[in-house]
Amino acid sequence: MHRMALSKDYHNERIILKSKQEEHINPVQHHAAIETLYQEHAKAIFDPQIYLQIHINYDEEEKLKRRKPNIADATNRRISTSPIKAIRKRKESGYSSNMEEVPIQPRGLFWQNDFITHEHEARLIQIFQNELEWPERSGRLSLHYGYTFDYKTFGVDPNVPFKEFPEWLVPLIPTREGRPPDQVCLQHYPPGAGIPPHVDTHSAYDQLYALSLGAPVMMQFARSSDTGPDGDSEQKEVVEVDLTPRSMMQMSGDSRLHWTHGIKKRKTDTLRDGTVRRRDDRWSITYRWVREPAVCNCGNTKLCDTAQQQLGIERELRWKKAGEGTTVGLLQKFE
Ligand SMILES: O=C(O)CCC(=O)C(=O)O
Ligand SMILES: [Fe+2]
Repeated sequence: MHRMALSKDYHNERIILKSKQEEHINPVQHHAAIETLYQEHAKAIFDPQIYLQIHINYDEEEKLKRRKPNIADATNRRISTSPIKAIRKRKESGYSSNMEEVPIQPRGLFWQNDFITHEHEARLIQIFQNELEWPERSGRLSLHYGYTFDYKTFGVDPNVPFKEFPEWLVPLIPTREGRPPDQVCLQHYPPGAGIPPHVDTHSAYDQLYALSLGAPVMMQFARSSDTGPDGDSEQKEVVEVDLTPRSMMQMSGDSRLHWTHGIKKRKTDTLRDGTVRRRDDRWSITYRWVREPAVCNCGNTKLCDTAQQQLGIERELRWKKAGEGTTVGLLQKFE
């Protein structure tokens, strides 16, 4: 299905991957194929320089081909332009990626304080408040960028073109994954709004990042375990994480797969030292990378849709299509 060729650029000591995309091919599969080939041969998937080289070449080759717009063009835009632009834009802004694992349960939470400056945050909030069109309703509000998810196939909807990331978003894209996210969601939480405890559906998404802006808020991570002698009494472990403004959080490993996360609907949060903090307007940007193939191997029959499917367990998936309701993409809720 793919015609790909590898050549070595001895001058730059880089491996260059050339790839041609056939029409009517799933963009994510195509991207995954490039990734696999690249991993096999270059073994440095997270080196942004090498990644850049590959995609610059890929881009140039694509430019030579003039085709009528189709899904492949949307894909090329996402594969070629965005990672280069995102890395360059972040570097130009004087930012770097410096995520460190937080030494708490749940494991797998990575964190960077001051992902952007106060001034940058203030400019973004201006844009959010004055230049964007938000849905008219109360509670948490969401705006979506990137691919649209097809809830029937649990994959990228090939009929909806990629919604370009706006200029203000580009320097805010995490560059650690070596490729841009497939889906980005900007959410506004007015004081009192929250998001129910959930896991972002395992089979649909892989990595997950969230940038917090505006007022801080407490997020609850929760895990329940069967601990009784007959495995029937359930114990719940809850860990509160303070989502401070300008911090970037990555949920990977246990925090992504084996704990739910949510934000309570309330007007105040009580801090560990007993201080009662009033809620105020908060915005978050959630970044999601599609999992390919759409199968998760974590085996958690309580939280994982793949594990449940394999067991023949029917779980109610309470989601709504992006923009239609108050949920934010494909989530599995637990209350
Ligand atoms: O608002 C946040 O920080 C996280 C939101 C969230 O959990 C999600 O979008 O799935
Ligand atoms: Fe989530």
